[in-house]
Amino acid sequence: MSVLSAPDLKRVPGVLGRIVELRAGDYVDADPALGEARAGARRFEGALAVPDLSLIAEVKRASPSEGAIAPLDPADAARAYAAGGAAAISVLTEPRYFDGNRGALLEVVAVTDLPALRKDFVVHPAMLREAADWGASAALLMVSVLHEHTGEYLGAAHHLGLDALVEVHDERELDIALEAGARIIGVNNRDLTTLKIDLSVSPRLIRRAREAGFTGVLVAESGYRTPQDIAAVRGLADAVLVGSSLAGSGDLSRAARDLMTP
Ligand SMILES: O=C(O)c1ccccc1NCC(=O)[C@H](O)[C@H](O)COP(=O)(O)O
Repeated sequence: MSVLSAPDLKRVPGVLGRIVELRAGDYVDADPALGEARAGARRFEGALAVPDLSLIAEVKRASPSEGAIAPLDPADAARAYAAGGAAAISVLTEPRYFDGNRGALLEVVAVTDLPALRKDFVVHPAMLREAADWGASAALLMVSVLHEHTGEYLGAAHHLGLDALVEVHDERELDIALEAGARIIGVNNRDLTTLKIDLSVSPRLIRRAREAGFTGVLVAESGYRTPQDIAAVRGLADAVLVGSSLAGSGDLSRAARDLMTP
């Protein structure tokens, strides 16, 4: 594959803009080469493409919205989420705002067979190479960060054998994800420039994606705290991605099970 273009991070406003600027600094000297193509097992996609609504449970110790959430041990959290019925585990690896790191992802991959998503702010191809090297099944790609380069980064993820959760928050971003050929689209209810949550965003954009003929996997993300919240996307989404409410619950296994029980 040819060298990927760098996204223009000056276009990213608010909190998200600050996060990605710092993340780009972390990788300024990193090698952009992806290396040889790797076989894709499509384990993350396969775990979500099932008739029931699946749970992607997130190992999230802190966030810009909430500050410190809980001092989770990643391995214990992953085991608890698996026992609670999660189909996949999302692991934050961003260090400054989310208290994540490489070790968290490695621990999760070591203790569970569930596919793991590297949840970070991908701004450099080396971050995808790392995700594959560390055993992730998938990586997050944010249209709000990558804009028109989303398709290139999606191709890079697939080249490395990774699935990609292509995240959108509005109609314009959804159109970019569809045009890029995303197989898994996540609709984030959280506006990452203001941190405001609006649970009507996922149902609206998921309906729009289906109306546009999208046949892949659709994930509703962020702000889910109760089974009533989840009810709004049953029959629409293939999966929900939940972090803060589970991570801060004190009993991750039970919280996961209770949240997903209609
Ligand atoms: O969670 C935040 O405050 C946040 C701020 C800025 C950029 C990203 C952020 N979160 C990333 C996520 O997408 C969530 O971790 C994920 O969807 C789970 O959300 P929640 O269940 O509300 O913790």
